[in-house]
Amino acid sequence: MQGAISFKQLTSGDKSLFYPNTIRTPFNGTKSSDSKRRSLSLSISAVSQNATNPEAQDALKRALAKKAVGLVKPGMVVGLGTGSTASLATEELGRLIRKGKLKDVVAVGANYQSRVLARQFGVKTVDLNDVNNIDIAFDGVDEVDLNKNLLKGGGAAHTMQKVVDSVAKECIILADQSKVVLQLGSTFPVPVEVLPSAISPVLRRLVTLGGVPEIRSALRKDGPVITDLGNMVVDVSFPNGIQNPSELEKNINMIPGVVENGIVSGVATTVLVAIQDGENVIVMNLEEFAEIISGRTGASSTS
Ligand SMILES: O=C(CO)[C@H](O)[C@H](O)COP(=O)(O)O
Repeated sequence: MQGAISFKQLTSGDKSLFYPNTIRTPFNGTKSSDSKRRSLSLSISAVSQNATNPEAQDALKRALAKKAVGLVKPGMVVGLGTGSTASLATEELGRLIRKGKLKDVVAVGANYQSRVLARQFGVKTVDLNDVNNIDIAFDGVDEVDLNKNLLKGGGAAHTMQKVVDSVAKECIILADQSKVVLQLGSTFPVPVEVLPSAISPVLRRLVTLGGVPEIRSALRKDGPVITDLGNMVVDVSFPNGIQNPSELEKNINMIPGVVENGIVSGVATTVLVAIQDGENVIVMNLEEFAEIISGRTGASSTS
């Protein structure tokens, strides 16, 4: 089959990674772009070996942060997500503001930690309820599929992240290559924020949706994780896979007592994917990444 790829599932610790393993046929296109793409495809295969290396992953996240913050213009209201990748974007935003390159920029932090970080890096924060709109939002992701469906909530912050991301005119999702999956739920369960007083009936209803729910436990506290909003988090795995993310997102949110779940469909306007090409880090749009791994023509990097 022309352009066929094979995907190999790696397991590292508790996290399985899908990555394009081999591209069996050459890309179409001009000779020079052909060889460029072929060498890139080889390195995509190679970077998978580095995907679990924290230093390599950090370099990918920094490149994403830089690329994303390059889209901010003076006077904008910026939404800030949570997690290590979004934090690097906040750091980069602060750097440009302090250098005087981005005047009159204010930020809406999706949660407590993103507001603390913003202040730490010299980014002025405002309350979501005090702005009419958000121009651009940056957020990380635990998984993203090739249709820009997201899985979030690894940091139990997905409820307000979803609010901020969906208010923003441009929602830019920052994904290092390890985050791209063929099907949501491949490497992470679906986090569901639940009112503590409704936990038992919600657990029963999640089972009827085909899920295997587990209350998330705190690491350095006895008992469950309690979110910024005072709720519990249930991590739900779906052994039969998630065929229709947007339908599952709606069905979970229909359960009384559920505050919000970590599937986010139809919100991301742009997904930036970072890969390592030998010594270089390359950032490209998800569409370009998808073209490369499907062996179609027209893929090129954006940096
Ligand atoms: O959804 C989130 C937190 O609830 C994060 O965006 C997600 O967990 C990704 O985090 P990181 O950038 O550290 O990999």
